[in-house]
Amino acid sequence: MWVLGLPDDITVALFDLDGVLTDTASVHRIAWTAAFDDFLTERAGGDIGGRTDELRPFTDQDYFDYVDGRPRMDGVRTFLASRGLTVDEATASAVADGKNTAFLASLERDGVTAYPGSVRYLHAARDAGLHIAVVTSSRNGEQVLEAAGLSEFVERRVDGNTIVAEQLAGKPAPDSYLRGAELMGVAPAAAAVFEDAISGVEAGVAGRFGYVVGIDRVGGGQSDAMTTAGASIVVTDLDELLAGD
Ligand SMILES: O=P(O)(O)OC[C@H]1O[C@@H](O)[C@H](O)[C@@H](O)[C@@H]1O
Repeated sequence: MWVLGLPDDITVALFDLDGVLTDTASVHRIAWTAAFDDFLTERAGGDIGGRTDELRPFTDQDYFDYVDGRPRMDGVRTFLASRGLTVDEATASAVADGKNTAFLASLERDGVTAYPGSVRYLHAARDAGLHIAVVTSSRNGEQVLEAAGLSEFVERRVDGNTIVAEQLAGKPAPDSYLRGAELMGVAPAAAAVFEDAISGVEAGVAGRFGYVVGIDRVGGGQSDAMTTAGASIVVTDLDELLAGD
């Protein structure tokens, strides 16, 4: 028997936040694009026309491949390493700070919207007795949950601050999800992971979670990439999981 599109031995749902419950994945992507493009342009001496290949502008694909789902500083390091660029710690931190300033300005200006299908799924999950936690790499997780009006659903939260404080390895390592399962008092096999980032699907698979739901919000090759990464199922909205109930 399956409940809410999940095998019925699943008792805990571990949701990623940005792009799974709230429409903030694109807000992160746009803030990262501004911060990295500022860095790349400065590194090119302000000469946009004549810049060398490793200083070409940051693309959406760069975001999906090297930044999406990872803790802030891991995103900086992984992207710069992909271009073969080395920087000192102060420069890396300045890029990360620039991104966070742009992200917070956008939150302040536009607010946060929860996906209606995700809100329906949270209600259905709670009604069905499933226990709910959020596992996000973002240090702004609490603020985003509050702004979206979703805090009431969340029994435990592992976020970017937890990752720093407890020195957990970030996604694609499974550690943040394993910590979430531990806080909820279950083995990974009894928990489902819900992710929109390839790094997050990889984390769910690496942690041997009972079910890994990929949510493809971007199209293109994302769904295939999630399947290749080992997602149990890929949907475009959590609503689809309610269809059979
Ligand atoms: O910079 P923050 O808010 O701590 O977020 C870290 C990361 O959090 C993840 O949830 C996002 O997918 C990433 O894009 C983001 O970079």
